[in-house]
Amino acid sequence: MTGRDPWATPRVAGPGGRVGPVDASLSPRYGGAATFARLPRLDEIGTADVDVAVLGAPFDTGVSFRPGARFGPGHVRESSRLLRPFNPALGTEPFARQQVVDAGDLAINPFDIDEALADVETGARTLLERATRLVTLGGDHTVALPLLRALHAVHGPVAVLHLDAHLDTWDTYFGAAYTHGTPFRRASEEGLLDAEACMHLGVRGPLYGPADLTDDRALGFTAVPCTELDAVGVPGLVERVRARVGDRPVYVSLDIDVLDPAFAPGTGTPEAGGMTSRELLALLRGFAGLRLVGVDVVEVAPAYDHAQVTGIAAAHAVYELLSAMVAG
Ligand SMILES: N=C(N)NCCCC(=O)O
Ligand SMILES: [Zn+2]
Ligand SMILES: [Zn+2]
Repeated sequence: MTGRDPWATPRVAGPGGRVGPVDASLSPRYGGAATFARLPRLDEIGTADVDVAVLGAPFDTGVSFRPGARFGPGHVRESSRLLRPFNPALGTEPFARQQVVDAGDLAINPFDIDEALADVETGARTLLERATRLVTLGGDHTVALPLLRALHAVHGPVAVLHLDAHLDTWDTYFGAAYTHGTPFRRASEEGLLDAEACMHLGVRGPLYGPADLTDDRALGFTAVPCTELDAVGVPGLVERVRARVGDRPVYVSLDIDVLDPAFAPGTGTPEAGGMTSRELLALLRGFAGLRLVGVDVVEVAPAYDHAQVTGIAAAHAVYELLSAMVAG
């Protein structure tokens, strides 16, 4: 007998009593319920301070094409099992330098979008009473609006770094104002955004007409389309981002379809000619040192994924953003 307790799930301890992920050298990473990166649930850390809460927003009733993003949060958690404590690319330990927990999933009304928006905003507001920052796993991009509403109550207008193949500043679909194609127009109309500092990164593909671009600029966004990525390069893109947002509070809204369909097939509105996952992760590392007040990673639709390709890309994007919050 080894004397080892096979039911034990010891965790990697962090400084100051921080509770880290389950220790994969003692409890195989493919076992046990999947919280994000096998981090502790909120109810496992007592009254300790929470620097970052990861939460799921399972909702896809706002989509205009393929559904399925309601299964995104669970898929990204399952795809995060291989994440390890030390990030060599940024020289930091994202789970030791800050207390990160998995707060579980919001119960969002799938049948009534107005109620769904209220569910997400209420859930985010109450969680912000406990956690300094939220990292939200979507769900479709509709959820970005209530998350920005909740954040506005704490930080005022924020600079949005919107990584997406799509502008998502359209007005209505079939007369509906709240969809996954309209969150940032609504947010701009509601005064939630810093109109001098918002950016789209990675936009591409066919539009409904040239007015889409002129309307977008009028809402306070500048855009770096994917067609400029090779010329500008990731370092150049990081420079433009840092120059635009400065030391403002920054919200990162990452639609996984900013990646090329080769790197993120598991999504609802894929567009050819996107970023590689290597480019995306390098870009996110470039956000180290920015005043990141919140993040979402949305539009992961596992039904169209294979071998967790999209889930792994999303999990690593969250990992790099968590690392950027404490790097340097
Ligand atoms: N995937 C997001 N967030 N938006 C897609 C909008 C697609 C369209 O208007 O055709
Ligand atoms: Zn998109
Ligand atoms: Zn989007």
